Amino acid sequence: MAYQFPALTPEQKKELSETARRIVANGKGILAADESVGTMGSRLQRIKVENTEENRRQFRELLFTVDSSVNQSIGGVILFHETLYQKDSQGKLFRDILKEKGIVVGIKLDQGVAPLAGTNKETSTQGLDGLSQRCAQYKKDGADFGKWRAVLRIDNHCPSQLAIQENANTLARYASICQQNGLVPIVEPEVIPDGDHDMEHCQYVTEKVLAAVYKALNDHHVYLEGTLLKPNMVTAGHACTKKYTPEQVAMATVTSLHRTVPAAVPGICFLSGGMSEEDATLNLNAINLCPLPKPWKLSFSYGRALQASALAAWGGKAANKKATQEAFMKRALANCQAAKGQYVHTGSSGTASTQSLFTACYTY
Ligand SMILES: O=P(O)(O)OC[C@@]1(O)O[C@H](CO)[C@@H](O)[C@@H]1O
Repeated sequence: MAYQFPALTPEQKKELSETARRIVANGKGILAADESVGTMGSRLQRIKVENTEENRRQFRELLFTVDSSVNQSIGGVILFHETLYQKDSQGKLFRDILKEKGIVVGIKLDQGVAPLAGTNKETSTQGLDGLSQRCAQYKKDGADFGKWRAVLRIDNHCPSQLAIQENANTLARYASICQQNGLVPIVEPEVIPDGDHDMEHCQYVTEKVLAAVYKALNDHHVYLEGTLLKPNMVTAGHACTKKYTPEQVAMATVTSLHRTVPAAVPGICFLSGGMSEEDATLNLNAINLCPLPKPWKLSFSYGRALQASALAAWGGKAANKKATQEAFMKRALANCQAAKGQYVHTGSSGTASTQSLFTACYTY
């Protein structure tokens, strides 16, 4: 049995669990700034800015050079390969700027999705080939955690047993390789919100998916204390006509997690999945106020829901630096409060923060 062949040394385990706990300490969460070149292109298109390397760099410079007090709300930032090696206008590497603020640097490790033949447009995530070497290099280059996104959808015959098993196993294999290289794996099995299914249907599917993921992580000898989970919240499909309150979303979400995620996992950092900034914050707050046992930190790893207002304020103009950074700080602080169940909605949100950020078939 594997008992005789421990996967990690006590020192490796210590480092992994300390890093994972640091990222989600005291209401901190993650800024997911790991949009691939293509995904960033759609973001920039919305504000009519050309998708050039320089424009991507400029926007990210604004995010990473905000006041150091951001480290009270943001414990980790996920970068895309290109961004890990980019510098600010003074020639300083972004990753050094983040580390000096005490923020843990993460890296997107998956390489997008490929179709699973014979299914109803389901996918498997690519990137296991050469992953160990890439992890070793990224660790040398300053990353301490990784991210891998699996996509599952709700539809006729979806998710299929094949898609659930394939994605759970791939996530577990990725997580094992990360830990061998000193990176905390963020395990992201996203049930995307496309469809008109109700919240109860999403809860049923989310529980099946998470149960399969934790079985696979155990099969692959993954050290749970040195991982973080990045799931979807349990919500109705985007086209569902029935509306649910944040308290209902919170109860369904925490119930699913309670049934499937071991207490050894230090933190659960939700993705925002196309919710508006404000909805993502209100739901997270309700989750933290939900009267069920919550043995893990319940925090955020938002992409769109942390950057939409900042992108709108920036509009590609250097002169908007102050407004951009203020917009980002505001969302970071709001989500940190929500991660402690202390967010109070003031009613003064700008348009960008209440707009839905949903993108159909957001497979990458
Ligand atoms: O749903 P959100 O919070 O906008 O983004 C979640 C996320 O996993 O999906 C994106 C695409 O892979 C990533 O940039 C990001 O980390």
